[in-house]
Amino acid sequence: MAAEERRGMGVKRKAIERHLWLALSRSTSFGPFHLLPPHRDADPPLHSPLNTNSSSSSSPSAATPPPLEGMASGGEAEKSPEVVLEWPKKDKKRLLHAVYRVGDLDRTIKCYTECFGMKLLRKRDVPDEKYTNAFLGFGPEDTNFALELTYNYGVDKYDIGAGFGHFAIATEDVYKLAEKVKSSCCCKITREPGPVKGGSTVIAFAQDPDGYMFELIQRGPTPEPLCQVMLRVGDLERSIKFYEKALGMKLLRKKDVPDYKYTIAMLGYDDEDKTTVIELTYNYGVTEYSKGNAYAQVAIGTEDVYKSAEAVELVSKELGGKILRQPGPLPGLNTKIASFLDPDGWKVVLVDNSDFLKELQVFSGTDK
Ligand SMILES: C[C@@H](O)C(=O)SC[C@H](NC(=O)CC[C@H](N)C(=O)O)C(=O)NCC(=O)O
Ligand SMILES: [Zn+2]
Repeated sequence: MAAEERRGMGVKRKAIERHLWLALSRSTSFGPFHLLPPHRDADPPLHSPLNTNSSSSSSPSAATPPPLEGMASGGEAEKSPEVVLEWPKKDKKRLLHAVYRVGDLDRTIKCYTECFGMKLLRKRDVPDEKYTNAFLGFGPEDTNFALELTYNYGVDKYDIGAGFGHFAIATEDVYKLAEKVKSSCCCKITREPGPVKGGSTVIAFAQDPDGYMFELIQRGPTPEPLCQVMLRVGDLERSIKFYEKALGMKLLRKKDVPDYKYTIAMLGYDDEDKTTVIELTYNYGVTEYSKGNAYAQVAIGTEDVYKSAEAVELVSKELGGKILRQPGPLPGLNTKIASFLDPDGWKVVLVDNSDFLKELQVFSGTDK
């Protein structure tokens, strides 16, 4: 292909990408788009009354989405709860990424790449909406979990709140990684390497420039070093039941540590040493936590957002939580998503697996 033609193709692709990013960030009729920080979630400054980490339900203003597949829409037989709850057990879900806000994107990118060895996977500026995204992780997004950072122009700090716990990085030598962090990067070691209190696993803690905590965990080789998202919850049994029934997660491990008055549960879609898990922490007697406006949500891939949203809706009636954004295609991109709050108010965005992979093709190789 002649150079002229190649240039033309490049220009065309850039124009398509720009259109898609703008379409996504402009649509105000739906909740957060999982790849783009919901510009409504890419919040104005902390003090702004517009700071809407709202849980108000929002449905697409575009054509009314089809009734949830199998849901009664006048005259159709209601699906039995058994049928609805069969779906999460059959679905092929995957933890895709966690979305959160930072005060200086390049500082965090430098930190995560130099300290932890992450790769910058994608970066994209959306000047019309005054924010920039960057995706980092240890492998490509079609197989590995990613951290989706959001920088809102002019906002240099956020409130992380008390509910967000940590991300975790598995490493074969915590001592060595901690030394590297101390000597060569802008994170700081807040807990020296050593056996975890009440256990034997060697851990350390590092804190990034925005205050996010990274647990460094000693483990053997793993295909997914970015191994945990830890969130604090007010009722561990309720949460375990919710994540099992509504999202088909497996309870991989549960550990009570009475000497330190806490219990943790690891939930996910594969073994702990192979994939990213959600670590839920219950501190005895603590039923609620502030959530701040820094951490936004986790995105989970699914084979069918309609069926998955049905299951979430049903389980939420029993255990709490609520649908924020009914399932349906995003205007302009046709990626099917849904979003909801879990019983503790932690936000989750469900994303159609095949749509997500198509998007990665469109956005792959964007500016880094
Ligand atoms: C299993 C591993 O991934 C952990 O995260 S356990 C680490 C341990 N967790 C807690 O103490 C949870 C309760 C705590 N009050 C909280 O809310 O975070 C931990 O942080 N240990 C500290 C240590 O120095 O060992
Ligand atoms: Zn942990």
